[in-house]
Amino acid sequence: MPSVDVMNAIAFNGVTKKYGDVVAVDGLTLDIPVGSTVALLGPNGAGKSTSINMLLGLLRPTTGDIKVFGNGPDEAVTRGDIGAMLQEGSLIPELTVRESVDFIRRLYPDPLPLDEVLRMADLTDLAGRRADKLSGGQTQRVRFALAIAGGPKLLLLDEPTAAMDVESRRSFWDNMRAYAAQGRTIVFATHYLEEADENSDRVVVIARGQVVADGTAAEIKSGVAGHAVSFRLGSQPAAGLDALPGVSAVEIQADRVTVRTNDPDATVEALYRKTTLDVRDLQIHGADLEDAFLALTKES
Ligand SMILES: Nc1ncnc2c1ncn2[C@@H]1O[C@H](COP(=O)(O)OP(=O)(O)OP(=O)(O)O)[C@@H](O)[C@H]1O
Repeated sequence: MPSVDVMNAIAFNGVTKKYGDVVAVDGLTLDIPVGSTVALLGPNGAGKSTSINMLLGLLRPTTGDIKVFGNGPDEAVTRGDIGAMLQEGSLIPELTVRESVDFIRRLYPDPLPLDEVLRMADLTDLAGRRADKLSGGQTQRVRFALAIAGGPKLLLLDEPTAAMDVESRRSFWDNMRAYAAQGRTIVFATHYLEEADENSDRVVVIARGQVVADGTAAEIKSGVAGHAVSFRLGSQPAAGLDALPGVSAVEIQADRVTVRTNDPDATVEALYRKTTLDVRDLQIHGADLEDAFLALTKES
């Protein structure tokens, strides 16, 4: 009889990873069913890369246990079950795109056809180009091609769009979704709330090595009460806004100030009555994913 883990592509069971005194991952328990696309969303240092590196067997948990399709990470890698696009990783400069992709796909037991990999990564027209003649965005496409070349059942992507412009990002996510559509499991780490919202069916928010929220983007948004009050102040200093009633955070972008508040009526009243600021173009918004993210990952 198969164990319960076989139903899951990934099972973290009480996983902790320490680097000396630093607790990078802190008692993580998380199941990811086969066929889902999951975003690991978290601020810098949350433990996303450490978790991905443990899934690949590159790092061992200090305590706890990880299963990938019911096996340990090393075995899953040996079986060709996992493909990965990590934050770092350079290409062999002398090889063409086609040679690089073909080299990697031959390491897997059941790879995708070479031309299909090139097509799925938008590389057909660049197949003959040497790796050292590629732009940053093109290099990222090759790295994606290398990750899918073996046709892995699980694809791990660690901030895959970090070096891409808007257009490249869009086509990258289209390609990722096409790959996922064939029943594969995708886990990607990102800081970008929009990417998590648009490209996953589940968002796991990680902060300080722990899961602080887990659900669809809509569920996470609805779980956070809160509003944003934004306005323009021109050249007036924004000091003291964090002392207004209800305010949890103050952000300033160009001349627009946004205060996060759980009591927008009290905040706005105090803004007009208790300060001498000349406030222009005031707007009040409901909580969005960014508000939820900030509320959930705030240092306590
Ligand atoms: N090799 C290491 N030695 C010591 N501390 C480390 C090491 N790698 C990571 N850390 C620490 O572990 C914590 C988690 O880091 P990790 O890279 O997993 O986070 P992350 O969520 O991927 O962050 P980012 O979004 O910045 O990539 C951080 O405090 C980091 O400084």
